[in-house]
Amino acid sequence: MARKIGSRYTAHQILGRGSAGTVWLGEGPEGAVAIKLLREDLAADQELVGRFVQERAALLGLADPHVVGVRDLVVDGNDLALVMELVRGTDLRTRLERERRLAPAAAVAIAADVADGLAAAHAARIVHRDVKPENVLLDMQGPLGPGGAHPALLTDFGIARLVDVPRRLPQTPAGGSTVPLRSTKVIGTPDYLAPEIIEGLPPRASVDVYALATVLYELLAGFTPFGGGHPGAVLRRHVTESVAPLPGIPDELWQLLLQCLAKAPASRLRAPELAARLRELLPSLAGMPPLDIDEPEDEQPEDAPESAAGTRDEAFPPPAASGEATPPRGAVPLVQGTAPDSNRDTHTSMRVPGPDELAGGAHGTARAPRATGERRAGSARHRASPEAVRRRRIRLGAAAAALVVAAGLGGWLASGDDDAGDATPGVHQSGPDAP
Ligand SMILES: Nc1ncnc2c1ncn2[C@@H]1O[C@H](COP(=O)(O)OP(=O)(O)OP(=O)(O)O)[C@@H](O)[C@H]1O
Repeated sequence: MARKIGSRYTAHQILGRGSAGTVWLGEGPEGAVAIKLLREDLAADQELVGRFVQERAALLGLADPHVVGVRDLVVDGNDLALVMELVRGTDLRTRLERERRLAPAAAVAIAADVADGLAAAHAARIVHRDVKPENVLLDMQGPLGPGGAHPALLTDFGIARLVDVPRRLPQTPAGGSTVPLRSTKVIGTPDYLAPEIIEGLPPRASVDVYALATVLYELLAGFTPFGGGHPGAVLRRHVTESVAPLPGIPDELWQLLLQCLAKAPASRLRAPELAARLRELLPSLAGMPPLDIDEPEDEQPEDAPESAAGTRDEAFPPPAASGEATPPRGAVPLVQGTAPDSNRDTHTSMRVPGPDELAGGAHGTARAPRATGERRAGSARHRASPEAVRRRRIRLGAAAAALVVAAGLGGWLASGDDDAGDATPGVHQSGPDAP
């Protein structure tokens, strides 16, 4: 059933649902578009509407072949909508679920495209903050690239920021210089969160590079480097553990991944350099099959961190809702009449764990993947079936997933306050306010 969105657009059918709203296939004066209609409760939030309007110029101005362009922002009665370029194809999560692991050339080509998109955003002083396979769309109408990869476009710019509740934190002690800020809530999707966000620092461009490197690892391995188990355990691993090597991965690619997954933001490459280095690797990866590795063992519930009192700590609440009933994530189909992806709740809020909580886990290497058939001696853990892994991913990705977008928002006052360690000085999440 068609419905009008503002005076210029008509929404025809649902393409899918995310945590912030529903995406519709629609039409406007310039042809077919995708319209993201934000949830009613968000649309009723006057502050959020204000931020929408404020961010308008930044969102509309971000033009790059690897960024899903925002064409318009509509504020009309109860409707709050982002009108976007329509990408005819699928999202990267759907492709990954179908193939489990991508050939290195395809994975690297997709990551290079996303790095290009990030480079454009960072140049415009916008940090994405929620880079993950769900937010990468594959344009099936674009030319086939290396490894059979269609062009990749990064979407959902600004959504995390808009839906978030930025707070201007007290800036300076009496007569002193700016205090380093710690946020009190963590936002994002646990598997892709950079350690500095978990530690409460404002998100800089380098968090996107870390998230993209996590996505690339996942495309190659079929699982993320620090995922698995309770969301709190995932957060802790980001901060305390090193990445387990992937058997069979070409060394240069591994070194690149390691550099971008560095705990120290300053050690990571910037997005333009990452894009260039990935593209340089492409010829050497041509024809290489997907890596032949097993999933790591599933995590046990005891991975959930415990407080000093020995009870599950409130910093790590259980996922808001079970993902078991969540249907598979939808594609962005060329086809019509798609059912909504899910009725996922919006971002789950977690408070930033304290240093003791983060240090609670053993320092070590994340669950080591093994070459196929290789047994792990003495392991008491059972191996997860692919189905269990899939369900675990959905649980984490969907329910606990978008851990919140509540704070980190020291970034709003980041102007002139970039930490020296930032890979892209001057970049912060508040596009339009940026100096
Ligand atoms: N510009 C677009 N063109 C075509 N399909 C799109 C476009 N943007 C989003 N979609 C599709 O709409 C569905 C919902 O997208 P949405 O961005 O709302 O959620 P998400 O990114 O999957 O999840 P979340 O917002 O919770 O992170 C997805 O299947 C996505 O592939």
